Amino acid sequence: MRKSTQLANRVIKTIGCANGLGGRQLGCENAVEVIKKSPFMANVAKRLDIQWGPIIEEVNTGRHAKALGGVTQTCRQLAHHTRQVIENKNELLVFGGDHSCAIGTWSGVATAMRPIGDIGLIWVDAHMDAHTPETSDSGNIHGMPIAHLLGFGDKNLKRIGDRLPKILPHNLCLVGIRDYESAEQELLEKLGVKIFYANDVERRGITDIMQEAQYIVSRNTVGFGLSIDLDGFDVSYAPAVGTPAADGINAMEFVKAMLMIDMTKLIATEIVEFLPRFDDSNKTSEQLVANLVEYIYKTKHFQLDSVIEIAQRVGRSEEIQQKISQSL
Ligand SMILES: NC(=[NH2+])NCCC[C@H](N)C(=O)O
Repeated sequence: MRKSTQLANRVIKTIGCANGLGGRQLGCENAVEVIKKSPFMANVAKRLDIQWGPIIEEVNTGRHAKALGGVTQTCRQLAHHTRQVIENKNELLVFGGDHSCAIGTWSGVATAMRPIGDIGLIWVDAHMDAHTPETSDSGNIHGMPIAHLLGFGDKNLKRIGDRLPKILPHNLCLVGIRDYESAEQELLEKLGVKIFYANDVERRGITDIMQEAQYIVSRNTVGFGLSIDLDGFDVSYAPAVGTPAADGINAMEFVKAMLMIDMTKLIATEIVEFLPRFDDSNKTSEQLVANLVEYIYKTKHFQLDSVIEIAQRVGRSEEIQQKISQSL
């Protein structure tokens, strides 16, 4: 068999995290079962090789600040599974859950990649999610994953997998930000994290912003992750979220932008904060989840196959394929 055909056939290992106790409103814990049964996802699965793995059930120790213990245990389990998928050199796709699951997802990915190098992360969101338990007014852990991934906040939550920060500030980019508190902004600015606010997106267009973000998260890393909070998008494309914010990213422009950015170093994707009971009668948000998966992975696979094909023509395919499999 030609190696290009082998590479074209990529399995996407999918993990669900049925968590919602870190959110402002309950309901994100139902997202995974809705996505798993979704006819829109079934359609996508005809064109992409999506294989469902475990669904992690959350540990309940209470809501708001009291959720901390439970979220830590849930994230530990999730990190165990995401780490395994990456160590087995598979594509990884995670469906949350509220955004606190990101601590689990990226702790697992970062520790799996640690022997090779640092990972980058593009965080698409209306919010900065950069509180620590000390600075948060709401106590909701879905407002805290970025701080913990950077090595701040609760000592157990920031030390899942290993004791090191999971993402370094210069390898992180936030995109679409428009609703935040000053303590979060101060922390991120002090650390030098690149923030693309919603008005930057408005001014420059999402393609330009995503291209720069991809460059930033790739230049000092072995690859990057994509964490997509549905509330990053305008509510007309993603009504089913628990913490909506006006004037979000145009989702159609975003999926088109996917075609224009270099996805060959994408290590894993996470889609979170889908709250099914708030979806409209057309299931607009559910459709968006399916569209995101399709555009992201078709683009990535197409780009990888193109690289292989060109390399074969110029007689360097062995070397290039080796590089690609190392980076996966
Ligand atoms: N992942 C989210 N939806 N985060 C919203 C956070 C909202 C607010 N900043 C808080 O900390 O409570």
